[in-house]
Amino acid sequence: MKIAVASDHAGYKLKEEIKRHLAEKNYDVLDFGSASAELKVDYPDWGFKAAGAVASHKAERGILVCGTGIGMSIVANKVRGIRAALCHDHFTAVMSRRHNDANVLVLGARVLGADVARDMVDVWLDEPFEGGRHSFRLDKISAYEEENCKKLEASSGGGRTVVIDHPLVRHKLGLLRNKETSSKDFRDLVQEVAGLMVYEVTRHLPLEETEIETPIEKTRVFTLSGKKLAVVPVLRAGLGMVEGILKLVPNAKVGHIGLYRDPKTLKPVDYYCKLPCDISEREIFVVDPMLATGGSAVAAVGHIIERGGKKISLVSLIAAPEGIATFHEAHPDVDIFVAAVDSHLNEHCYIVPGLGDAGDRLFGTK
Ligand SMILES: O=P(O)(O)OC[C@H]1O[C@H](OP(=O)(O)OP(=O)(O)O)[C@H](O)[C@@H]1O
Ligand SMILES: O=c1cc[nH]c(=O)[nH]1
Repeated sequence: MKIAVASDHAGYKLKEEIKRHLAEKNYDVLDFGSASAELKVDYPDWGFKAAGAVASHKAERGILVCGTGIGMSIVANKVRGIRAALCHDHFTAVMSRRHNDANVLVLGARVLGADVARDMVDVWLDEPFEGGRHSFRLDKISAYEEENCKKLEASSGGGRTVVIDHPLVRHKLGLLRNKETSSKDFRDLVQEVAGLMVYEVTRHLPLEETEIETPIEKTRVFTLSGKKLAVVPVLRAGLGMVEGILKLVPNAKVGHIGLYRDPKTLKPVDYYCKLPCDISEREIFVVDPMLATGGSAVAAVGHIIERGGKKISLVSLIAAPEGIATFHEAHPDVDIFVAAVDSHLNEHCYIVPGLGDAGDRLFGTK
């Protein structure tokens, strides 16, 4: 049987003791850390890894240790499919298997002596689940968990407005708003803010685990799982954001959509559209610094959907509440990422306080 173990600094010594004990009994142990009693660490960082290994069936059981066991049990029970039992003695360890089919045992290193802990581990690994009426109860827990996970998945299916208000973003946005900022500095700042926003916009990208060798030893590392991306600037001003984004996701393909806002009607006028031919297979970031009435962004995303685009997000620097509402109404499944939501639009439909005309400021055309 494969057993995943993890601890924080407070549980480190007891975890090592348990590892020795398990090795003597020929169990296969996967140690997710931590690696020292001296270096203070955060228990969730280690607990989630070991609990995740059990949930994904890389290990059949898990044993987690922290000072009281409370933190680790809270962590483990957040992981879908985990039934973690914080046990104090022989009796609770036995019952956690018989009645609860616990797949993770949690121990408090400051609560238990090593002898008691070893005995608890032994009985917990040997004791079978009784089944019967206890199965029905566990089924109710699983049903609740599945239903809530589905609701969560459905509610994160798009249509959010995410404001990225990191202090660095806010600082640079302040410089961008200043009318004294030169075109050159404006261009640099737009790239920098766009780059900082990528961190949040790509937070959900899937990773895969591979084995590599450091100069010291073999270890497992994460790499992006090869998801195809496309960045689509809305010309002209969206161009200003592209290089900042490509610095972080250099393999993304770039499409272009040409639109300008007619100064009289304020409606978007199309003049160009060229997208990667496999756009339907790519995750697409439409970039345009300003979301004012929303007309341009609604049209741009509409063109991409017409050409087969499916997973789309809009990335803007500044949005007006009017533009956000219009956009969500037209494209209810598409997320908007912005650095700031401003007060309102003025009589010319410019964002207040905004930063003026982004295209003109980027390219010095006024
Ligand atoms: O939400 P909306 O009311 O449609 O306004 C936003 C649009 O206005 C700006 O472009 P503009 O039309 O000035 O063209 P440009 O980028 O070529 O300067 C901006 O870059 C958006 O594309
Ligand atoms: O405030 C605004 C509105 C539309 N386009 C801009 O560049 N700025």
